[in-house]
Amino acid sequence: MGVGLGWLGRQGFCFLLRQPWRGLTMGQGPSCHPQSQDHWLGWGIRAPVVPAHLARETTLHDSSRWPGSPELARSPLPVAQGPGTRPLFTLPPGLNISGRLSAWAREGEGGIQLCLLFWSCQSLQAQTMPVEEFVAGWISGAVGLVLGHPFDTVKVRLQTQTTYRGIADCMVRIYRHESLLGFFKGMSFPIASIAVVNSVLFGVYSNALLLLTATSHQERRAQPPSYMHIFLAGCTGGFLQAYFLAPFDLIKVRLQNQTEPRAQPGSPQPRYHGPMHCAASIFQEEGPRGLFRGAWALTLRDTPTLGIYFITYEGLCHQYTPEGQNPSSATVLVAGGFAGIASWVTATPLDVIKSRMQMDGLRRKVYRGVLDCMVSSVQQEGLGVFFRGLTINSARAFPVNAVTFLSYEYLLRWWG
Ligand SMILES: C[N+](C)(C)CCCC[C@H](N)C(=O)O
Repeated sequence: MGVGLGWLGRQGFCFLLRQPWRGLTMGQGPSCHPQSQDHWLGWGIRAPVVPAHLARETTLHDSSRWPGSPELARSPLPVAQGPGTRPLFTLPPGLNISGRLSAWAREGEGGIQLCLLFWSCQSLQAQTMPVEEFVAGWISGAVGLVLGHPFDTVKVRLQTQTTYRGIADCMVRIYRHESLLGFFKGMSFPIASIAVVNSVLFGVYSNALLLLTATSHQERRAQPPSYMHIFLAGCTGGFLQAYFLAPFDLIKVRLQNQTEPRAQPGSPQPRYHGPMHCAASIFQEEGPRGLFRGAWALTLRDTPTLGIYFITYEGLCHQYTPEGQNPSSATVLVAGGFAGIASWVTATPLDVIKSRMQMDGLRRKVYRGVLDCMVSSVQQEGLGVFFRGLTINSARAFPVNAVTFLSYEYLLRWWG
C-alpha cells in the first residue's frame, strides 16, 4: 500500500492511499490508467468507475453520510453512466468541500479494500488561514515554559536517577549543589524550540478544526465543534509536533541529567557544554538518527494525550460558559490547568519510557525498543515505575497550562 499527499492547486489538497485493486477501471482523471492494477486514486475521485460485476459487491460510503460535511449532505452526488461501469460518484463542478470526503469500496469477502480520503480547502480560500494561531501558540507556550521549567528539571531527575528520595530531597539537593541555576538547566533550547513546537501544536490543531468543521476560532464559540472533531484535531497537532519536539526534547533531557555543578575550577567537566555542543556530539557519536532517539515513544505519548488535552480544555470551557459567550479568565485558567493535568496524567507512563529511551545509548545501549524498555523497567522496578514523576508533572501542568491557554485566548481575542 502507498500513501501520498497531493496538491491539487486551486482545488485544495488530498491525501491518497494506494491499494492494488483488481479489475477496477478508472475514469477520466489525468492519473487514471484503465489497464493498471494499481492506481493513485487522487484524481479518480472525479469520475471513478467500477465494472458492473464489481459494483454489486462494492459498498460505498460517501461523505454525505458523514457528519461535518454539510455541503455534501445538501448536494446529492450525480451519477454518470459508462458502458459496463458504474461511477462511485463524481463531484459537481464548483462544489465547495469544507469537510472530508471519503470513499471505501470493498471487493466482497477477503477482497481488496480501497480507501480514499480527500480534503479540499477550496472553500477555505476565502477565509484567512489562522496564522495568528501559530504566533499565539508560540508566545503562550514560552510563558508557560519558563514558569514550568524548574518543575520539569526535578521531574526528569526523579524519572531517570534513583539517588533522590523524593521531590523535596531532589529540590534541596539541586539548590545546594547547583544553586538556583540548576533548576533552569537546559532551558534556552526549549525556549527557542517552543517557537516551533507550540506553534505547530496550536496552529495544526486550529487549522485541523477549520478543515473538519469549517469554523474559525471566533465562530467556534457560537457553533461548538463536536468532541470527536476536537479530539482528532488535537491528536493531529500532537502527532505532528512530536517530530519537531523530538530533537529539542532529547537535548533538554540530556542536559537536565547532567548533575555536575556549573563551571567550578577543578570539578569534573560535564559531558555536554551546552545545547549546541550536545546536539553536535549526539550527531557525531550516534548519527543523525541519534537526534531522534525516543521519538517513537514521544509520538505515542503525545498523539492521544494532546487529543485529551484539547477535549478537556474545550469541555470545561463549554461547561462553565454561557452559550455563545467567550469563557472568562478564571474559566480559561481552570480549564487550561485541568487540561494540562488530564493530559500529563495520561502521558506519564510513556513519559517515563520516553525519557529512558532518550538517555539510553549514552554509555551503552540497554533497551531494544519501547516495549523492551517498558518490560525491563517493570521487571526491575515494578508497575509503580509508570507513575514516576506523576505528582511533579501534575503540579507543573496546572500553572503552565493555565497561563498557556490564558495568553493564547487573550492574544487571539486581541488580534481577532
Ligand atoms: C502531551 N503532554 C502531556 C506531553 C503535554 C501536554 C501539555 C503541553 C504543555 N506545553 C506542557 O508542557 O505542559
